[in-house]
Amino acid sequence: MAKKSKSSKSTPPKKKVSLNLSKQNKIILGSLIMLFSVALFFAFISFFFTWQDDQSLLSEFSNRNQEAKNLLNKFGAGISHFFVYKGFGIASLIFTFLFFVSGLRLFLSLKDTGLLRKWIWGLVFIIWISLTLGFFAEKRPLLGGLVGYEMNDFMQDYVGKLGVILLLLFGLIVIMVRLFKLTPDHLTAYYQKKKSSLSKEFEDDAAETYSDEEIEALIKKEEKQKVIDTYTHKKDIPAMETQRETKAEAKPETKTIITKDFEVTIPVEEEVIEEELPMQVEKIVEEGEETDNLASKLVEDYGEFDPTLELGNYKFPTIDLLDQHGVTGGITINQEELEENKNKIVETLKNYKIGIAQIKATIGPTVTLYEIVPEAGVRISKIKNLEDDIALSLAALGIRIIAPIPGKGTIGIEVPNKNATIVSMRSVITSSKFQKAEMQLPIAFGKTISNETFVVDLAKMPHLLMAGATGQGKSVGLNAVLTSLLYKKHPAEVKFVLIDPKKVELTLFNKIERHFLAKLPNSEDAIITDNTKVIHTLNSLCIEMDNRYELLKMALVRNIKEYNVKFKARKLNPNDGHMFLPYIVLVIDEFADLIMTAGKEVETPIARLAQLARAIGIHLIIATQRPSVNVITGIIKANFPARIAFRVTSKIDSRTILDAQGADQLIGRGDMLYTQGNDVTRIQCAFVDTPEVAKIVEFIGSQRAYPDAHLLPEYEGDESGTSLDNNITDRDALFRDAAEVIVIAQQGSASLIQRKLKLGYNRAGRIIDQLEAAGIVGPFEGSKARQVYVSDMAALEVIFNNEKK
Ligand SMILES: Nc1ncnc2c1ncn2[C@@H]1O[C@H](COP(=O)(O)OP(=O)(O)OP(=O)(O)O)[C@@H](O)[C@H]1O
Repeated sequence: MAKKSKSSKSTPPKKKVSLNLSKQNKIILGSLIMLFSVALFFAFISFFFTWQDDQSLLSEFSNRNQEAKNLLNKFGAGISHFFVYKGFGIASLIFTFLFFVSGLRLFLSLKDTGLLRKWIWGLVFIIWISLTLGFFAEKRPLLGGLVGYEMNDFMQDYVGKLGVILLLLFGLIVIMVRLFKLTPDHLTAYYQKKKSSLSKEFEDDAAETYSDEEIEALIKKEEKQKVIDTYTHKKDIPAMETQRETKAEAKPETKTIITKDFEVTIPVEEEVIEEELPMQVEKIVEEGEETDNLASKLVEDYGEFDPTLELGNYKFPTIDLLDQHGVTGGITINQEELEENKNKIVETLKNYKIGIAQIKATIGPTVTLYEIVPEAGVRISKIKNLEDDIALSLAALGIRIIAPIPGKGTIGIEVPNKNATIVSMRSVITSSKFQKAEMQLPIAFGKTISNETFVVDLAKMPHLLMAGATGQGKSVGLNAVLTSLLYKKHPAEVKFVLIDPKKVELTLFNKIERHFLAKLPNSEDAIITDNTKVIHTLNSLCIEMDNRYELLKMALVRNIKEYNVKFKARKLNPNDGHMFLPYIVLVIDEFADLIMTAGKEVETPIARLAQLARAIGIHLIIATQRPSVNVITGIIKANFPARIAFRVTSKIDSRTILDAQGADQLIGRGDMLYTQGNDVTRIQCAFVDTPEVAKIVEFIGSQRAYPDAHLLPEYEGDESGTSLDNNITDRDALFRDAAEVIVIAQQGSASLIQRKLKLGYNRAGRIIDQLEAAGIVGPFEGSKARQVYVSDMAALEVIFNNEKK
């Protein structure tokens, strides 16, 4: 038995045919089918007595004056005539059973009752009975029905009477073996059991000839037999099965006794019961897998949780809101220009004694890539060293030399086209690559040099750094990102936190505040423009991140995707604080501005978010005009592997943002380089104009919205603006000594501590901050020394003693 359960576990669960009915509908349909089966039953029974009287009425079904004798009147007569007379005869009664069982299954929402098997065997049985009765009771057509009669007739024409008898016998064997599991093994086992119980009776009679141990063993055996008997009588199946299992393990030789067929045949010996030792068997309490059962039941009753249901009628923005920007037929190839550029490249390289074996051009929207295979023997390092000279000789702005193209072994020279083609947002949104993208946060940036739509998943980046000199296409790039997400995501799935210190770039998105934006509670505008609010929002996002991690921990999942899948499957209880988690995309325009004014206060939470937020669905997009090292600090850079560079003004800037040069060679107007690790891809950013964005947000904004923007957790900021923390455990080891030095000298200066305690400036500065937090010295007062609030050592002692408590 144990074996059986094991094997059933290993097979994958069968796919159920589900009608997807709600519980109420199942009850209604189930009861209808059950009642129908009852009606059929009575109609069939009464048909056997009234069929002759009612037969003439069958042709006058619509005549209301005629009345049938069947219990269910004309309906009963008609349907019985169909099933019994024209169908399978008396065997049709099995249909009533099958209908009833089907109805009951629906009514009770039972699963895995083997209904299909019942129907198949039911039909086999019906046909067999109908055939048998048709053969043996030829004179009584009602018993076998027309089907039985006709099929017999047909079969006899081919195999004769004996043949039909043999076929019926074969049918009987099939039914016995497959349906009732009656095999010769079972018959032999049954025979042996009978024999052993008979011989046992004989042995009982001759008990005096046994030794003491044998008698004891026999008594034990009898007791066990009694237990089985008792259980068989009580019909306590689960307990019996457990007992059977232990018995089987302890005494394998008695295994045959406990096979299924013998459960009911074990004889009850009255005289043994008198000596029976009463044994109480604890009822086995089955432990239910509550969450799973409950979840599947919930899903069965209500379907999977649908986060979009609250705005069920939300319409995604339509394609016609986007403009073609004059481009309809893709890129036009200018043969002359191609030829001219090719000649120039060949000439230039020849000047440096570099022969070309092969040259190939790939025309992109803004630049054409000439791929060169140098002649054998030319060292690539030579070409690499000549990069600047070649660019100069070609005398065109925006030339980039890639030597070699990673993974190809060729050298690439990108030359700008004379007439750049605008890549419209419309063309990338309608591309099948974007439309079919199965990504969590798909973004269509534009087109690559080979004119392929470039689509990436923001969730995989997981954060993006964008830089570029003013007027090179950063704002358009940000709009392309936001537009991509608006075209792909429902308001329930993604929320934006928009930070716009310039106050003009992102204001348009105010219109979709209640659909797509997230904000701090009690704040008026969802788009954040002032620095204090930025700091509060970033810290609030850190709290949101911690909260989300807590939820993930409770749900035993590793990331937001798994969490939401589990939540949709109703395996997480909203009463425990679980909820569907939308992705949060934080967009910061003009990051340089922010870091210059707020420094560490924004850098710390941003670094924290960037390091930890990927798993919980918070993604950062930071744009800056000034990609200098004091803006894009090491810590920020380390956490933003995905970077975009629009045209920058210097090679240093290019290195700061990409760790490679090239961004200074771009031609502007959305020409950009994208890197996510090693490879650098040149892309023409899709162009989406402000009026288009206005139309999209208008389209979304005019639809029914949530009552408010998505609210972020409250952040109780430190109003003084400093982050002084009077945490005793975090204090410097020399804190006390420093306090004494300061109190004795009555002079609050870091340099005094430095001198007296022989410390470095940084450590002394930290101690001074800690003394301020402890209320021993006053705040920083520029060139003057800080005020000392503690007058003497006794007062200082009191402070320390109080702190200890
Ligand atoms: N992908 C593009 N395709 C075609 N033209 C573009 C593209 N991106 C930008 N431009 C052109 O460049 C102009 C400036 O772009 P954008 O406003 O995005 O620059 P920016 O980098 O945000 O500048 P700033 O930093 O001053 O805000 C646009 O008005 C547009 O004419």
